Amino acid sequence: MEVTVSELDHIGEGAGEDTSSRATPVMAQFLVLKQANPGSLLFFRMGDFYELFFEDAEIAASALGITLTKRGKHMGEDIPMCGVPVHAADAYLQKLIRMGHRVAVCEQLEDPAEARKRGSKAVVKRDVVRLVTPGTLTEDNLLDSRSHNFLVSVTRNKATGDIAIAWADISSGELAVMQTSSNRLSADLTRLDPREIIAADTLLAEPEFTELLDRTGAPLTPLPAVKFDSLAAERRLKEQFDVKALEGFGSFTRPEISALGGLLEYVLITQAGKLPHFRPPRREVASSVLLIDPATRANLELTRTLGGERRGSLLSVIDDAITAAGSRCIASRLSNPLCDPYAIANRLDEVAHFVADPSLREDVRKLLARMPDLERALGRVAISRGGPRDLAAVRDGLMIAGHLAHRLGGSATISGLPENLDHICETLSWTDLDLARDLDAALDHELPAFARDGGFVKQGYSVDLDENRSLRDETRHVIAGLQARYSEISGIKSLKVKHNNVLGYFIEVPATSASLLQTADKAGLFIHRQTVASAMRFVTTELASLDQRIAAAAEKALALEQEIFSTLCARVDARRDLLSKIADASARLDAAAALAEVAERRRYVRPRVDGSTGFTVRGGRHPVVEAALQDKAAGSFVANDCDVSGDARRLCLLTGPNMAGKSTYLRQNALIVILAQMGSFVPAADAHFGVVDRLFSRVGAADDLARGRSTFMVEMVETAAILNQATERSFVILDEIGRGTATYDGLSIAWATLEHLHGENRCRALFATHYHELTQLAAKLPHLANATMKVKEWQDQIIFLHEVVAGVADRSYGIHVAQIAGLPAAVINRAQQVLERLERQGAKGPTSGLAEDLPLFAAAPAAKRESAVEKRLSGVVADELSPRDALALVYELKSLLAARQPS
Ligand SMILES: Nc1ncnc2c1ncn2[C@@H]1O[C@H](COP(=O)(O)OP(=O)(O)OP(=O)(O)O)[C@@H](O)[C@H]1O
Repeated sequence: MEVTVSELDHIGEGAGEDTSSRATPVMAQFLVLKQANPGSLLFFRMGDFYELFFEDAEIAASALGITLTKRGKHMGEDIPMCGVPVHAADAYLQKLIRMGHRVAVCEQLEDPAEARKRGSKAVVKRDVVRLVTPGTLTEDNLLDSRSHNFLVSVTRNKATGDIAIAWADISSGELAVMQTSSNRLSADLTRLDPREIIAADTLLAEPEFTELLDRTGAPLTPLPAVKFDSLAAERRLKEQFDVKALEGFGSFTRPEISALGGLLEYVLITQAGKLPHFRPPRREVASSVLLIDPATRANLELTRTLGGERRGSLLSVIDDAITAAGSRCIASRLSNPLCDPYAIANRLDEVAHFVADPSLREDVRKLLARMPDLERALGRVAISRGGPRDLAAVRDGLMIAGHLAHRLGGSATISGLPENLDHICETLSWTDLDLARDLDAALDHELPAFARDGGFVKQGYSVDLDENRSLRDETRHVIAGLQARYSEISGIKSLKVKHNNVLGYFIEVPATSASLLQTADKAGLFIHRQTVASAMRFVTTELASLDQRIAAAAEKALALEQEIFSTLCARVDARRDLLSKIADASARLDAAAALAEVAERRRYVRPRVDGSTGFTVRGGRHPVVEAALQDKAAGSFVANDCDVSGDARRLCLLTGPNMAGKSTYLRQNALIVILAQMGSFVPAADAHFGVVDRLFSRVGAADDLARGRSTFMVEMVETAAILNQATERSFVILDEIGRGTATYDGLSIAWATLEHLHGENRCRALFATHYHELTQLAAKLPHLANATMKVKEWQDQIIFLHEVVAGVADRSYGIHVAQIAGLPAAVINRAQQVLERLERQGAKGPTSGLAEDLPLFAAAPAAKRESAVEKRLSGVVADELSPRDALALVYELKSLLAARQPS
């Protein structure tokens, strides 16, 4: 694309001079667009470059490491400027988006020749065609193919305080919404792992609320509150999905509708008025997913490690999907395990089917290897950002869907396919092979990325196109012939026929031989047009007419190709519902076959998840530690049982030396819960447990200094969350509670926590500690069992057997571990002396007979006799009370008090 010379000169006030304080027409155009897109870097198209000016240029130059220059002056000041070539713009965009910037892309909307017709100083029409923000990407090279790219919208109803979140992946068309509350908002957001969050500016003005959202690390984008108006949102949703009532999709609450509406509004703004294809909104019910708070999610390293890497996470071990969409499906299931035993069993049936039939699995996976990323291709076609390769993706997707349906259907035994697979198979069998064949007939073998330059329609598809193409191409041969002829006539060997936009086709000869064309007999044929540095240029009437024919044929061919492209895109768009269902079905199929592959390779078994409160795992293993040991051929993982069934010994107190494997054991059982409830087989010989509603952990040791919290404070905040929220259905793992403070403070807190979990929360819990004193509690608390890690002492060495057995550890062997870690011998010897002294004192010191002596424990039975007022109060979550509820509660408490006092 070219840019007019006059425009370049007039960015500032001519090159370098300051002739006026008025903005030039181009600069005025820039300033208007800049003002209309606040908060975004403006990529201003100038010919083959996107140029940035003023502060944008300074920011971009330093972010991208490109040269900052200046171009002209504005209001007497130099205009800072930098630019990126259009053909390489994606890489720069990606970098800027990763750094949290937003970019407004402004294009030239007409050919500069058009502008010239309006006068030599006329400015080319330009407008912002799109805002590129982290949550609204569609291009493959800007997206991570293996993870979702969620844009999340958050709303809160001022009157009721109800919060709703809506989320969408515009690259795949997924759209969902749910109602949540302030105390689970963080957990819900973390599981979605948003790339960008939008909310009303009024809401983001509340520091407490912003802090909650900030924890996700995603950039926050404020929108005017009116964009979330629920009535307008309802209208927009009905319009978008072409329905009279939204009830058909679920009974949405007001905040949910407003969250969805705000989200669509924002997408519309960023896509400059063109809404991508969205599937109808799916309403998620809060209780349908296993809630995992952000700290637990991070500490269990589900989708990435604490260091932020995918490698080493649970996902990296279980994701053996063939397609990117299959990987996204596994990642999403891992982040959102289910709570309904029936739905879990259905998913497990899919996996079991593929485990039982390895040849089906192999065939399906081979077919999936040829399955393109249909979801994302479709997403681009829907917003007119697709290219020929996206159409090819649709063609291949439709073909493969047919093969998959055929192979799956043929595998059904007498009892048929399991419910989910049957559904997948049915969806895939709806594939539109006519469309696939038509696309195949039209598309060439080698396809360019963009439709704009043509060259993607197969020879033989359109007679008209073929004719114009051969005219265009044959004339090229004619030109070559003409060049030879002119060269012969003139006797100039170096004569060339060339082309440029100004002269069209022309003859160029070295200035020294030009006289040969200007002799009397040749002057009629060769018409002089231009003299350049060392050459002269001529045209002939023959060349001029050819030029026109070639240009016309090439233009016609391109126009025909564009027409074919648009027709095919429209046909694809008309089938988008089907295509998006096929994309979804093949992603689920891939996930099921991949989980089966992992199950077989890693010897996982099908878990049983039911409505009980039991928890029995036999021969459980830690999936990631086991995989790491295998990779390094560093010995085998020692499998361990775990039995914390609700009505029996639902609490396990685990003591044992450092490095013996306590943390590993705690985590592996939590991971088994997550894997089972996401619908995967689990690393165990057998696993059977009652569905878990919420998973808690207190295992990390990181501080959160940014939020003014020390390590111990973080530990206590997390413990408080567990004690306040865990139910009988929850599963809790606690690792070394209280270690961050003075010994007796820590011990007392651990002690009281254990009692509370036992008597109040009544959840299933694993509790690892170095406070051996706590083991005395087993004698008093009927649902608490002691377990320990077995070690062997041999020739002054400790051998960790990593085996969990019933009983109590006698020592921590901390000094031994310190020695292995390389502490200086002098320190080790001294520590040994101090330990011996302390142990001698301790035998008659304050810790003996602790169970009887400790006031805290003495207070425990009293806790069972808590008053009605205390009982009522302990169940109250103050943050959830409205002023009216609080007043009613005070009256209620007064009456409870009055009822207790003797009249
Ligand atoms: N069951 C097992 N089989 C094989 N190796 C194991 C097993 N459990 C743990 N390990 C190995 O032992 C190492 C230490 O385990 P872990 O961190 O769980 O110990 P710990 O008892 O929690 O230690 P500390 O009390 O010092 O925190 C792990 O990194 C792992 O490699």
